[in-house]
Amino acid sequence: MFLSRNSYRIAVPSNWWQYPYPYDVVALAGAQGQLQRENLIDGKVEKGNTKCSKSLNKARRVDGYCNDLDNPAAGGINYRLGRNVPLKVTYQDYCNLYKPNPRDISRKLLQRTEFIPATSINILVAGWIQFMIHDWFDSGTNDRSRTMEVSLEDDDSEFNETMKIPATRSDDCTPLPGINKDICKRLPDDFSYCKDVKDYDTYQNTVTHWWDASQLYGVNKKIIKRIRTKRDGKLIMTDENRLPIEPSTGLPITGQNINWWVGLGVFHILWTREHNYICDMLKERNPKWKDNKLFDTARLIVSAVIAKIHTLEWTPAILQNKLVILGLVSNWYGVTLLEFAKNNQTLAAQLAIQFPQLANGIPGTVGKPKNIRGVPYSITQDFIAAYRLHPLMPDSLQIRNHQTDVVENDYDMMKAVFEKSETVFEENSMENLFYSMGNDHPGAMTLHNYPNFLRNIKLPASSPHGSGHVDLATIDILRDRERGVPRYNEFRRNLHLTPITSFEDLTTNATHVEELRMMYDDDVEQIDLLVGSLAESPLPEGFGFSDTFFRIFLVMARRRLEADRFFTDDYTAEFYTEWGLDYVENTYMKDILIRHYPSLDSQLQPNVTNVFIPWKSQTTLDVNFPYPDY
Ligand code: HEM
Repeated sequence: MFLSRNSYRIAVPSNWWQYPYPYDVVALAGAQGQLQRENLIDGKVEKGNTKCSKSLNKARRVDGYCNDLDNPAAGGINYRLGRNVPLKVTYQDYCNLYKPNPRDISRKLLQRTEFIPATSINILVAGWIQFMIHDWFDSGTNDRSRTMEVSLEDDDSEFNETMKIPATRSDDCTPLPGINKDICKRLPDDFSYCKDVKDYDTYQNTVTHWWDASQLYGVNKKIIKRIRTKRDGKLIMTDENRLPIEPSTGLPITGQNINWWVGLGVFHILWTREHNYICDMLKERNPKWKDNKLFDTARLIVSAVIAKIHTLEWTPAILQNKLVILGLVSNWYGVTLLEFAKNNQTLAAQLAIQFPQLANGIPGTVGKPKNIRGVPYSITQDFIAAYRLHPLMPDSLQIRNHQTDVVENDYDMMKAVFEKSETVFEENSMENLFYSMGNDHPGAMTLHNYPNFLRNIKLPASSPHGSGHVDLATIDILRDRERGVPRYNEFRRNLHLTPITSFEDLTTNATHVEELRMMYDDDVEQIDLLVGSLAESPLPEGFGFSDTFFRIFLVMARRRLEADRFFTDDYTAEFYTEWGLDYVENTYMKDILIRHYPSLDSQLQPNVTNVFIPWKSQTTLDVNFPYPDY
């Protein structure tokens, strides 16, 4: 049934979650190891000639350069996205770009007919993850000179005859300094053996790849200049402690304001306030520090505490699985073999003998030596695909008074996005917004639950994605195909997962089986990655998204920490100050909420430990938090 001592590196079982303890532990650790060895795939960019040194680069640069001192461009803006699957399977399959028709998929498989809630989490989960992805990646302004055209059925009254979708901007290699464009565009070395490749394309990330809070601070000097007060390191806020609004767009002035809505906005406001609080604390302790030093140090501290909250709070909320949570703790602090062995000394000794790779447990990343695993750091195209979590969005928002629980306002989401969000901020207190989104559920990641407002949305003229009327579900499907992300079964094979051989292997829902079979012409190989992931059932215990998507999280969550010198080699008091390190260690999301909105104290009653789990549902105190009761 199980791995032999020597097969640990060779045959990792795909479904760790179906194994009894302690085999699940070994299988999960083995899966992570295999992904780390085989699935960090470089987009192959030349190094460039920016000069960096540790003494000159004591802070995060606005363009993300000089984090990796040996490879200055890595992870910086416009650095090419890598992959988690071999390059030979990442070509765009032109002939099948529209097969099956993505709008058909949107209408027949994704359309929400009735809201299906994810009851173990709250709406803050949706706002937070969008806040995170705006830090990690952005494929940039679409190229309106090249369009993809999706044909429409006659009875599709929401759109005209065809739906035109601008292509993703192509990889033009700008402006990686010192790089000859011809070199940059060349095909990767191992491309020659991709026999049946029709084309190959690469894409850039137009924001920094690092976990550096660039969504708050921006990625160029122009933005950073607009958001800073230039006094004591602080960021500009209005007298009401909100963000200033850009009159021409009606959108807030912050590092990144695309696809704005109130759930995203509350985090921008909260963290801008927290940045300013950190500046005050640093100034109190270092009265002689000037504006830049205060700003740079506050940014380091903000980035680190956000990374910690994401690792130890957001992810454990959406993946409420004790073993996975222990793994997340291991990503930050490390976990000993004895902890994996549930404090059973005999079992720990046996595991150490049988699986020597686990003998020292799993070391943490933060404050430990940097490790890029031989591959220059970048976010990957597959990572973007795995974060297409739009079904989390509700179609409406009810705002209740945080003290009386009485409904004060009810918004159709269409009336609470882009520039209209500001009206919601004006009509409701931050306390009421946090309280309402802290208790209400987002949508579940499943078929037939894609928010209708996003399936029929008018993007504003300011949108880099192209103004106009679009169906985001159609776009989600088409983008993965356009960018050469393999379809579901091929994706699984390349992540060492058992491929499915029938629709019944994918889901236990008989109606879904029939719908999928019809849509994909009885061919499981055609199933799109997003559709397969939304259909997957049953899921591992506590999972808020598919086990297939989880594989990308498994490899990339640790990667974002261990490849960054500011979380590893330079996570020291010299860079952060002693106060800064203590602050990161001891601050959780709840502390920050109560600091800025003290009247939430009674709603965040003592039992609430994880702010991303519905507050009222936390009726008993989790005394072990942030460790799982494993
Ligand atoms: C009001 C809420 C939201 C709106 C209006 C919105 C809108 C959009 C639009 C217009 C795009 C670009 C489509 C294109 O490729 O042309 C996009 C991309 C994307 N969205 Fe959302 N979105 C929202 C919420 C979310 C949330 C909650 C998530 C969860 C993680 C999310 C994840 C993504 C991802 C991963 C992409 C791909 C980005 C890229 O290609 O670089 N979005 N969204």
